[in-house]
Amino acid sequence: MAKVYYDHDADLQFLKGKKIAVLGYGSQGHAQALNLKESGIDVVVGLRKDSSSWEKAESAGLEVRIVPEACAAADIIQVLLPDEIQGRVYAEEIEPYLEEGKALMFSHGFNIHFNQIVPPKNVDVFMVAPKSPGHLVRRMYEEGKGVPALIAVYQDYTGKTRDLALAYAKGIGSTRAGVFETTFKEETETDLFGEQAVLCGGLTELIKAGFDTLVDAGYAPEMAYFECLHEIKLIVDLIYEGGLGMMRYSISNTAEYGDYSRGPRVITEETRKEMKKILSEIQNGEFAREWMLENQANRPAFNAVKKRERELLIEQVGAEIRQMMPWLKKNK
Ligand SMILES: NC(=O)C1=CN([C@@H]2O[C@H](COP(=O)(O)OP(=O)(O)OC[C@H]3O[C@@H](n4cnc5c(N)ncnc54)[C@H](OP(=O)(O)O)[C@@H]3O)[C@@H](O)[C@H]2O)C=CC1
Ligand SMILES: CC(=O)[C@](C)(O)C(=O)O
Repeated sequence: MAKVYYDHDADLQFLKGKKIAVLGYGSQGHAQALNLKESGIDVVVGLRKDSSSWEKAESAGLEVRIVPEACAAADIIQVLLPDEIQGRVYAEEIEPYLEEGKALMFSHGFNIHFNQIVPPKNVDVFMVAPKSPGHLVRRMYEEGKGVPALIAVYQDYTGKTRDLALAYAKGIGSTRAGVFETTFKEETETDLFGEQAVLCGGLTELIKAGFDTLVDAGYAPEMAYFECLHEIKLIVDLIYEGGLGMMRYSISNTAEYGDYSRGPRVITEETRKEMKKILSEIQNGEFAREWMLENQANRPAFNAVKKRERELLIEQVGAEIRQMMPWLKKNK
């Protein structure tokens, strides 16, 4: 088992006297900037002048400047912009201010691993990647907890890069939960695989297939929603807390037999072959090339993904149920 780093392994002193520019105030940017500020770190948020987030960040008590000014003022530059534009913004607005001894950091390795950003040799380059959506990074910090994160060192010019990474992870609350060390390659390839084949892509298709099967067979959409979407969280929470064993201990014997006897008929050898293909397209750069070209062409495929009729039904039923049962709504 890889070493796990906790609060006692990290020292915020490595960030004292340093200014951190958090570029972007979106899912990760808002969470990391606010958590760092509340950890006593000197933060400046870097945005574009017409950003819809500018006022929100300022009213949260954060210093906000345009990206070039934030980078010029900072010792550490955390790039929390959309992956697909980081390369362009880096060349135009970050690199000119990346002086010797500064640090460049990320929360996903895509742009370094796929050579969209090639930093100068005389700076530190590292990653602190929360394994969680940004809004949970903030919510857990406010609750005195944290979300696990990965750290990776790509370039250690000052000899202190790992100390900086651990201090940053502590500043956003992740060393409360646990921090693993990895590499830019491993984080990038596993994160892309997870979000494509399991978490977002795979899970969404599983939900839609189950929902369609029940609704096409004449069952009420509400029944399909509860069985194929709502209960996923409850089952995953059990697995999250105590592994597959705890989930199987908690469900009925009938459900457990159904799991063993019918589950493998849903995720077939074909599915596993497709997962391997998805991974190889990540490893050989095919996905990265496709995603960057998609953006250069102004996203024709991305924008053409129309919500299928049935997806709209899933969203509509979900909204009605959350309306009827406010306790289902996420805490703000
Ligand atoms: N979402 C998540 O939970 C996770 C994300 N990550 C990584 O974190 C990074 C940020 O992702 P995420 O937080 O989701 O991004 P979001 O899309 O949520 O936020 C992007 C931010 O960048 C700003 N922005 C967009 N274009 C520009 C520009 N040209 N110049 C300056 N600012 C700009 C946006 O503001 P505006 O448009 O108003 O200008 C917004 O504040 C990515 O590398 C991602 O892979 C890692 C782990 C989880
Ligand atoms: C939350 C997370 O890490 C994801 C799904 O990979 C992402 O949003 O990039």
